[in-house]
This record gives sequence, structure tokens and C-alpha cells, in this order.
Amino acid sequence: MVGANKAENLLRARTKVLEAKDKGANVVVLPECFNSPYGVKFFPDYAEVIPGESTNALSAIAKDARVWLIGGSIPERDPSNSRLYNTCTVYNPTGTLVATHRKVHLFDIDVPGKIRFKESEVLTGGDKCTIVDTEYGKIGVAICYDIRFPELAMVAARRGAVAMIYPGAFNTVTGPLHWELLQRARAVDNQIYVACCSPARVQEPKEGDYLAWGHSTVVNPSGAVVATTDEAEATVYHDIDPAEIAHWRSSIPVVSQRRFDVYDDVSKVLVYEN
Ligand SMILES: O=C(O)CCC(=O)C(=O)O
Repeated sequence: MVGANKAENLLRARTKVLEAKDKGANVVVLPECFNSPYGVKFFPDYAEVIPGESTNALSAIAKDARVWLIGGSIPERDPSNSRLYNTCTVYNPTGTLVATHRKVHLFDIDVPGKIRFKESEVLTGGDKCTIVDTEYGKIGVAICYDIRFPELAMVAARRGAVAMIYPGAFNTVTGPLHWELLQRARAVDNQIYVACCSPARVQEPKEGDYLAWGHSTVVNPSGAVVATTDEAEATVYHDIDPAEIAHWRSSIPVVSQRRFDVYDDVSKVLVYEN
């Protein structure tokens, strides 16, 4: 559960990560915008440079829990250009910051009468694919709306990632439509694990509150949901098993059957032609 009080959000994250470690987790994921309410009006006030209050806290959490920590995301302020980003920071079990992923695809949608959100009003998009090398395998990291773009996951998988992990915060309009579908799609496209971690839904929403879909989920390389929950606060667990990846890749070998000779111009076709 994420609220307006940053210090409380950081403390709650600490408690939940230590609890996950106690239950055997070695890689722990926090949700998108875990230290601030989700909304463009909040980002400038909650934004921090890195290192700063939230990333120092995350580093200490990773170190104290001795886990790899995919630290959800925070609104980041880059002092070199004053721009804001939606940024995931990743720490190894000694608390060292090993990667940052700035959300590449900003969440700009307008579903008439249902939901309008324009991150680009205040945020700038990142410009790289992020892969972290852990003793459990390479892990691709991206954020929420990034999951709608199969290319990021495909690049990570082709560079050896065993999993894509997305801190995310879908909503009650697009969540039921696409949250699980997209995770299963990215998993089955690439025969990798996919995990998405969402904040819980606020229980007594006020006007204008973002209604997160919740439902943190893990999907295995066959595309099956292997761990999930509802909209209430919860932690879900699953093991990454490289043998499961090997099994599906040898059984249905799409990853070695790709025909880039047939569609090698895919990135050069800039518009959808009629
Ligand atoms: O793609 C969606 O429907 C939701 C994306 C989102 O909430 C986000 O990028 O934060």
C-alpha cells in the first residue's frame, strides 16, 4: 500500500522486503511509484536526485535483507538537465546500486470517459534497455507501460535474460483488459519468466486518486500464471527455474526459429501503412 507520506512508504517497503527475505526470497521487487502517490501532479514534489533519501533507503534495505532489490520506481530529478524521469533503481545484496532504468515508454493514454493520463506532461522517457546480471541469471527490468512494447522484452531475452521484471501500476480500466494478457504474451513470446509488481488499490479513494489494479503476478516461460493475488496488499513468490526455460525452448523452439531475414526491416517501418 502506497500513501502520501514518503517516510511511511519507505518504512513499509523495508518491512515488506525483510519479510520476503524471511520467507526465502533472494530477489525482491517493489511496485512502480512505491514512495509517492501515482499522478503527474505529485511527481515534481516527490522527485529526488540519485543518490537521495529513497535510494539511500533502498540501498540499506537491500544490504540489510541481503537480497537483490528491484526498487520499484521513484520520480527522479536529473540535476544535469532538471528533467524528471520515472526510474527504477536496482541493488545487489551488498546494497550497491547496479542499474537504473528510466521508463522508456511514457504512459500517455486517453480512453474517452474512462481514463486520461499523460506522464509526458512532466516526465521525460529513458533511452535504454536495462539488464541486470545476477547469480540467478540475467534479469531485464522495465516499467509498467514498457510492457506494451514487445521489443524491450525481446531484446532482453535475446541478450540472455531469464526474466523480465516490471514494477507497474495498471488501473481499473486497462488492468482487467491487459495486465495479465501482456505478461503472458511477453512470457510466451520469449519463453522467459515475467513478473509485475503493483501497488495495492487505495481502500477509501478520494476524488482524483489513482485506482491501481493491483494483482501482482508471476508468469512462467510457458505463459502460465504461477503466482498472483488480488487488489489488496500482498507479496507473491515464485522460483526462477532455468530448466523450465530450457524445457519450453526445446519443446516449442520459436526462439530459434525466428526468421529475421523475412522481417529484418521491422524497425525501419516507421508508420503503420494502409
Ligand atoms: O498500460 C497501461 O494500461 C497502464 C500503464 C501504467 O499505468 C503506467 O505506465 O504506469
